[in-house]
Amino acid sequence: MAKQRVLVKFSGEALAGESGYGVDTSILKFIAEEIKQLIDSGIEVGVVIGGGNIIRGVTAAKDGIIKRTSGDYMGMLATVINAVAMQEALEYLGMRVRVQSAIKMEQICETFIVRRAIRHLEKGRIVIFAAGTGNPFFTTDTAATLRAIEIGADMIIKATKVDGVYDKDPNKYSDAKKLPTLSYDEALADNIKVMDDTSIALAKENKLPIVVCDMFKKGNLLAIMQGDYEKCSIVK
Ligand SMILES: Nc1ncnc2c1ncn2[C@@H]1O[C@H](COP(=O)(O)OP(=O)(O)OP(=O)(O)O)[C@@H](O)[C@H]1O
Ligand SMILES: O=c1ccn([C@@H]2O[C@H](COP(=O)(O)O)[C@@H](O)[C@H]2O)c(=O)[nH]1
Repeated sequence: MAKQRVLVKFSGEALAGESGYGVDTSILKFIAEEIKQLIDSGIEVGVVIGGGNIIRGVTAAKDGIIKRTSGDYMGMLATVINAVAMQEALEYLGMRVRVQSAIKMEQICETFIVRRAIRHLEKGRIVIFAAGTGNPFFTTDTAATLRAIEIGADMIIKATKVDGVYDKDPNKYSDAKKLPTLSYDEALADNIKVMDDTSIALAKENKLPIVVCDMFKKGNLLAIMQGDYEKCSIVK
């Protein structure tokens, strides 16, 4: 039987923990333990981490001093910082890891080569895809969807600060209702901003299921891979 392969996208913003900035090692360790459950079950795991705990292009460019493109490259570099930190936490727990960056930085990590990434996955190594797509004006959600499709993942899991997709932003509206299952077209509606439209359109075109779940719920990732979608939302 073919092994399951998944791409998990973790919130960068949530890595900061209570300090609101940088990387909280206890959060890194928690995530590494969740990934270990997948690896120990024989699942092949690709990872993308956002950069929101450090900088986003839109924020960097908000007063016009820093150009948006430069801000976006700063954001992509932030994801490399997070990837290197996560690599350490995974190795600390005994897993084998490779970081592949969409922007060449050969002293720090490998450059993204899809065939090489697949080979790492087949050997049981976790591959962390860093530096987004390598292009400004995109997000790590789009990068994660792109990489998921390229490596032939069975699904993409967006592990974030909310436990699913709601009919409106649950962080803004206390009466928001959770939607356990929705179509790609429903996920593209204006009120649903849990993932950007580019990533959803890409997933739709390639029939890649998207699962949105709470990254801090212990055992969530493995449960999802075992077919339990109780505590999340699925877009398909
Ligand atoms: N309809 C919705 N359902 C669920 N969450 C929504 C919805 N609309 C907006 N959101 C917001 O989407 C957020 C998750 O997406 P976002 O890309 O901001 O997070 P992230 O994964 O932390 O990103 P990054 O990796 O860039 O830090 C939630 O925290 C929530 O406030
Ligand atoms: O393909 C990409 C991916 C990301 N960026 C920039 O990086 C930051 C951080 O990513 P988040 O998805 O917001 O966590 C993003 O805001 C962009 O500025 C990019 O330019 N291209």
